[in-house]
Amino acid sequence: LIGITVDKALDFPGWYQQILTKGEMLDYYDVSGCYILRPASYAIWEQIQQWFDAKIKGLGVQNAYFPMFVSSRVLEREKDHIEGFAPEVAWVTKAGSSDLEEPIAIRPTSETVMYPYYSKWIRSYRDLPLKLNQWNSVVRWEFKHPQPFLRTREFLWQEGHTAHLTVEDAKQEVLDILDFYAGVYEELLAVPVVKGKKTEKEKFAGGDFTTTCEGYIPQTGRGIQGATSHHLGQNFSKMFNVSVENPLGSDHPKLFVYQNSWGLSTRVIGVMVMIHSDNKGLVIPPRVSQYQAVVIPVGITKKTTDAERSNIHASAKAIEDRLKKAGIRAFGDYNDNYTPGWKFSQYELKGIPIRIELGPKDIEKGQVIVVRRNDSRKYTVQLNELETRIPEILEELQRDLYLKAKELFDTHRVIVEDWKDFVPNLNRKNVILSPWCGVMECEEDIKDSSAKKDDGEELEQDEKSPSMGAKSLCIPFEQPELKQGQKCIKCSRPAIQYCMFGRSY
Ligand SMILES: O=C1CCCN[C@@H]1CCCn1cnc2ccccc2c1=O
Repeated sequence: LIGITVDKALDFPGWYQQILTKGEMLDYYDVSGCYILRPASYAIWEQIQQWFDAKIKGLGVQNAYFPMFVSSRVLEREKDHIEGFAPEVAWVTKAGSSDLEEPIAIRPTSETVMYPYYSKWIRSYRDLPLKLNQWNSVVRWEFKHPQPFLRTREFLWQEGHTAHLTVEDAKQEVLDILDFYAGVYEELLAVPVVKGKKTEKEKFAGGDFTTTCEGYIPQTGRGIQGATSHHLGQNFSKMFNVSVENPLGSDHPKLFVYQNSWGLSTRVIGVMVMIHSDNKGLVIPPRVSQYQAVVIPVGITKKTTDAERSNIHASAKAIEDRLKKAGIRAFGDYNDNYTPGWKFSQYELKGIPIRIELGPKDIEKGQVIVVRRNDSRKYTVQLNELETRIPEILEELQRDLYLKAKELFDTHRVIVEDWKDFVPNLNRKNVILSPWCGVMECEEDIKDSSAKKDDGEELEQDEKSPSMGAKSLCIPFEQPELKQGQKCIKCSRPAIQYCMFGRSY
């Protein structure tokens, strides 16, 4: 395994592919748009699952499992919510050599699978709230260029689907879940996000409103949607007749429940890699890393006697065992066929958060040398402080990764109130907060008008692409002060709010 041969700043897609494969997170598969998640990335997904699962169980959500197959009759129950997505639906049409009576879809999401059963199971208001979640995979046969973790034809996610008696109860949960999503990003993955509401154009059409966590990729200056929590209102409950007898009595009309649905996928791993990793390979935040520390004996040379060598190995092994006992996910590499230098670059490639070096001098002094993966900062740790200092160093690393990413996001999120400054800021890798009228046609105009050069000239033919226009990313919950009589950034209508715009994934 040699190092990364592509520079992150020069060929971002090539770099991204290389660090994932050489870092042993993922491998390519012969079905286009599908990838193999190897242990290093699956372990990150497991950490996310454990954390998020505990949070939603705290809200009374229960996990369940529904079939992955959806009959066309059922899938097309909801015409308008499906229409935009129909091209992405994958269908099973044969079993063996014989055709199926009627084609069966593979779930792209589970609303139409689950809600007929919500209708069957929810009879009285005492059956509410019903809160189910699935940890599963879904298939969306996208034709846009696939990218590992970010856009794949099958992906792992969780999809939560809840039914509530009151709209207040439902809307509160939408925000509670969004906070958990922000927690996955900021506390586990050390990735800062902006929380907000999607515009009417960008929201889930089947729902009432969509809330979202928006991330930022410094290398490309693009926003990226991280996780969404939708309030569905009564749209689906009216369609699937998910209703309860009115608590006020049977002479009152039946009540259609208020629903939410919310999802976070393995895309979050791609966001984390793109933000933290560098030209030496992966950089994995300690809280989610499969291994947090690697112990490497050093100072073993041809002159080292067998007795000294086995003493160094024994001391290193003892340190590894102490760390494991202290709850640190540690391992040691005692393979003398490789030099320490080779091992250092190997574990930098894999993004192991810290390496712990132990040589003859260190044994004499009762210390180890600790080196951080993100910035190679060195620490000398006394052996008798190991169980205290190593967790501290890991937490400090976690925090420094977050602070660096936050600094980059904050310094590349600019307020723009004059259209002439809009495109130049996009081209300086900024996402933009602008006063906006809220009108969909204006949003489309902003997208078309921003796929331009700084001076408003058309882009070169090879630069043109749909993703060069700025989309609305979200209407941030945290709003700058709107000035009296403030005009929309693009049209002459009055601005009603600030909206975050940017090129995106
Ligand atoms: O986001 C979420 C969170 C989890 C539960 N589902 C909602 C909404 C999914 C929207 N969606 C997204 N792609 C699709 C693709 C094909 C068919 C239907 C759909 C579809 O309904």
